[in-house]
Amino acid sequence: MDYSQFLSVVSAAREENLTEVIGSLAQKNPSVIMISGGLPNPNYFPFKTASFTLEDGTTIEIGEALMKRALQYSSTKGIPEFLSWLKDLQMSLHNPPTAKYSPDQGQMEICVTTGSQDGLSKVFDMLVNPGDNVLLEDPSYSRTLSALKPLGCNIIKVPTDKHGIIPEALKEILSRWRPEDAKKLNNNLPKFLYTVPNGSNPSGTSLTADCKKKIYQLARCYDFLIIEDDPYYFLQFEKTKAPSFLSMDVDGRVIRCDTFSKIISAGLRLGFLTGPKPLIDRVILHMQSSTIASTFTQILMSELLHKWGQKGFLEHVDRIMEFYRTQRDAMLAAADKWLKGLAEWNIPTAGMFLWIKIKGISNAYQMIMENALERGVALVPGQSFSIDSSAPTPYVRASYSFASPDQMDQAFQKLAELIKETV
Ligand SMILES: Cc1ncc(COP(=O)(O)O)c(CNc2cc3ccccc3n(O)c2=O)c1O
Repeated sequence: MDYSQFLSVVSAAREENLTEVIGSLAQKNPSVIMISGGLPNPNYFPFKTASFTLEDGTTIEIGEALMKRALQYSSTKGIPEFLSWLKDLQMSLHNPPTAKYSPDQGQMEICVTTGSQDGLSKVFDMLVNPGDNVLLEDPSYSRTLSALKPLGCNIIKVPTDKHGIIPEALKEILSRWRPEDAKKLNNNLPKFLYTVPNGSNPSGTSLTADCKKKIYQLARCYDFLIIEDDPYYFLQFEKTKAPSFLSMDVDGRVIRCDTFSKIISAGLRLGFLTGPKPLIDRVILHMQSSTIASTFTQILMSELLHKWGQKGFLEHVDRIMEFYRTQRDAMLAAADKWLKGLAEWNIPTAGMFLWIKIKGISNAYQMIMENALERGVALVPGQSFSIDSSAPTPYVRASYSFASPDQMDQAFQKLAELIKETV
């Protein structure tokens, strides 16, 4: 693939930072005398050791030598032991065809990000010029909309149903262009499709394998990238997981965003991008002059993951998934008890969210932003997830990740009272 056609003007202008080049060369030969980088002297770090107690009572120890590494600058793409663990995980879970490719063919590359939000914003910065056409599932994750809208691109809404993006609707949208246009320079074909394939935020939908295959074929035909933002991959409640776009990426056109926020910690701010090396390398260039993931949190996470091994990690995420399944079922029970006849919803098969359509009203904004909050219930109005945030919508997003079953029951009882008063 010709990746240069996808780069924004800003990304194409980015250059390798020399101190980074020298640092990585020196890392390969520890006997090198370092008088190049402005590294703080580790003998004067005030933190000497740390011990972390895990849920099973065992501990993770960070001794003096490891602490000196943890508090120091490190390679922008990520610390080596963490990257190799992540690569093994991606190979086991997705077995990307690109793992066997050469770098310029789109070889699978990984970089660590400060949460997947950081990764997403850098991917958008890498790809978007003002006026570019981009395809977004509708409704879409609110913070992606917040990141994309200021970049001045033309966001094209892709309709969804209870399974997510409707491939036939996407095909209809793309019929405005001819596939052969993709070969022309400066064509205005859409640059990418952004989707949350599992437990989508806000709608809770999950794409079937068949839909993903149809979407991927359309991406091949019209030559656009796929940004697979998948924070709820491990929160799929069905036993058989749908194959990821990364797993079917024979062209090297998928950029996958993973995060530890929903399965280990949101506060550690750790995610990672997996994608074609020519594109991931552009994100790394951006990171060299902006946010580099914390060495300390990478070391802490890497120590945990190496202690668990892949088997222990997957056992952990399965426990988390089972917890959110029971949370989902508690919220569905509360909805059945209080909202029947007043609202409509689909049963999420993954993730943390219930997407509720309130019946009898065209706009739920004031009900949610004023009346519900006054009664002590916090939900998110559907406008937050609309590409056109001024358009009225009867939808609201509820999250079952945090409240107890009893609190969910109370919340929906209050919401039911409010709907009856309003409608
Ligand atoms: C689809 C999709 N992609 C990326 C991310 C970002 O994950 P991270 O940067 O790796 O932590 C998310 C996190 N979603 C949310 C975050 C959040 C943070 C504070 C307050 C509220 C929040 N609500 O409501 C959210 O949905 C997500 O749902």
